[in-house]
Parts: sequence; C-alpha cells; structure tokens
Amino acid sequence: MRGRSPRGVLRRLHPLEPSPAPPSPSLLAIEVKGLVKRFEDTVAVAGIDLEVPVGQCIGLLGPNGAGKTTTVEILEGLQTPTAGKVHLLGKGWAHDAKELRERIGIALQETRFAERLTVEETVQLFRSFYTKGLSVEEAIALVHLQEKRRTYTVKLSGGQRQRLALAVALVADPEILFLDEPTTGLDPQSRRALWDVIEALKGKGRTVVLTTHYMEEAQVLCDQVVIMDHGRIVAQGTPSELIASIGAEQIIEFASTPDIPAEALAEVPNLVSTRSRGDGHTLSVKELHTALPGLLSVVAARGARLRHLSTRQATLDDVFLTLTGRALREGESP
Ligand SMILES: Nc1ncnc2c1ncn2[C@@H]1O[C@H](COP(=O)(O)OP(=O)(O)OP(=O)(O)O)[C@@H](O)[C@H]1O
Repeated sequence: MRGRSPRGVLRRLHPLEPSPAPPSPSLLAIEVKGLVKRFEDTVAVAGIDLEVPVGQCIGLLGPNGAGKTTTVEILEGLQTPTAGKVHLLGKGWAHDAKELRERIGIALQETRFAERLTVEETVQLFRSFYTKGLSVEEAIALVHLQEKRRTYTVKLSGGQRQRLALAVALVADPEILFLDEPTTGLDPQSRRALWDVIEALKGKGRTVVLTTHYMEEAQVLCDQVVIMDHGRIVAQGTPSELIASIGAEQIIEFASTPDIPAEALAEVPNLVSTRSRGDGHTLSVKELHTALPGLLSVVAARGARLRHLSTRQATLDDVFLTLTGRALREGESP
C-alpha cells in the first residue's frame, strides 16, 4: 500500500443490509475552509472551500497538476495544510487522528500487495488491523472476488487487483471512502463492475470521494462534481448543473473539404462557442434543431463537402474545455 496503512472501522454490517442509522442530511462528512498547500515555490492548493454532506459521492476532477491529489491527501490526514481548516465527520486531524483513521477508508490508484498472499489472506491481514468491521467473506463478496479468494495476488488481472484494493479499503466498513482514480487503466467491463460496487456503497449511505480523469465516471457516480485547475475550484455542482452552466446542450463536430473558416461559423444560430482543430470544428450549441440546418446552409453556401458530421450531448469534458480552454486528459486536443 505504498507505505500507507489501511483505515478503519465503525460497526459490523452485512453487505446486503441497509445502514442501521440513516445518514443525517444536515451532518457534513467533509468540511474544508480556505485550504492552502504550498511546496516551496509551488502553490498546489490555492484556497478552496468544500462541503460534502454525509452519503454523497463527490468527484474531484481536473488535469494533471491541478491539486487533486494534494487536496485528497490533506483530507486523508497524510499531508498537513499550509493554511485552512479540514473537518471530517466533525473531527480534525490535529486532535482526533486516531478516531478518524478508524472511520475512513482509502483505495489507492496503484496498490502493491504481498505476492505470496492469496486474496483471502490479504483481506484477512488488513482486517486484523482493526477491532471492528466486515468479515473477510463480506468484504470479498462486496467486490465480487469470491472465485479468486484462493488466488495469489500476483496472478490477478488489473481489474481484479483494483477490486482487491477496494475490498481492503472496505474491510473496516469506513464511513468515508477515498478512491484515487479507481478505474484508471481498466477495460470498460471491469470499470463498470467497479461502478456497481461504488453504487452499492452509496446505497448504504457511505460518503465517497472520487478522483478521476474520466468524465463519464463522474457523470454516472457523483452527486457533486468539483472541477479543479491550478489549485483552485473552477466549477462545482451536480453534473447536470455544470453542463447547464455552460449554456450549451449539444455539441456538433464536423469537418469539410474545403475547410470552413471559423469566422463563417458565427452565422450558425444558437451558437455558444466554437473550437477549431487541424481537421475540423467543434461547435457548442443551444438548440440542435436550429443550429444543424444553419450549419448545413453555411457549408452549402461555400460549396464545401462534409467529410464528417456527428452530434452528441454536452459532457463534463465540454464544461472543462469551456472554462479553461484545455482538455481534461493530457494528449486530448480541445
Ligand atoms: N511533494 C511535493 N513537492 C513539490 N511539489 C509538489 C509536491 N506534491 C505536489 N506538488 C506539485 O503541486 C501541484 C499539484 O499536484 P497534485 O499531485 O496535487 O495534482 P493532481 O491534480 O493530483 O495531478 P495528477 O492528476 O497528475 O495526479 C503540481 O504542480 C505538483 O508538481
């Protein structure tokens, strides 16, 4: 576990049973005020405020270097802030570290397990660090690894390894679960399997903090999304609120021969913004039914031939592009 120890337990629960005490909507699982973290001349976190009610899944999104990991590691008690306040479940790391370690769980992006232990032995080892929590069988069942219980960790696939990391984070039945890019590098099927596990946790009233580079993942799982850039929160809300905030509902992508100059696209009705790449244009529009015929007229008037045309709903990727002019994932051109 990259030198970190797993975190903790509150009470023993059967995975299929609902939480005995329904979460109080007024209780904040996480409260952050004026958080700043400086590393010599780098400001990794430049003053953020955040409130996460109990039972919510919050997604922290942003490009490489945005400050997500630093923020999350401060929340996890692994780094100390330069300034600002952090409370988890009403407690602070300065005075309540022992209790907090029993009440939060962490699944890292990459977890190295002892190669000579089986899945079952690994979960058993982590379970032994806590006085209370799930049974080993329950934790393994939650991540659907029953068939691999006697398999050595070294023989697991990437997706199975990620699920084992989740089992280890869950074995103490934590109230807040931190998941650092839990599906990075997984195939779509494994990714969806992990989403199901996270949905089930939400169903049990657990609070989940998710960092991800995948917008679709945030859109599916998160009640609240926080988009970070250069250490600041640049946008925050539900996925649909954020998408509505850019004023564009639909995206048209097209390419033509000859190319249409970007200025000519200003004639397209209900246009919100345009982005041009080497071989085509991406238009954000409010109403597809007026914008699309308008675009076709512009293309026809210039005697151009369409090489490609597609439309789609706006996504959180488009929110990020609109706000910062950059793509969320490196290597993807705006
Ligand atoms: N220990 C450190 N010492 C110096 N600078 C650091 C340290 N940790 C992070 N930084 C810097 O702080 C900034 C934020 O880094 P952070 O890892 O929090 O970003 P991130 O959003 O998690 O990025 P990624 O998606 O690549 O993990 C970066 O400029 C990074 O280089």
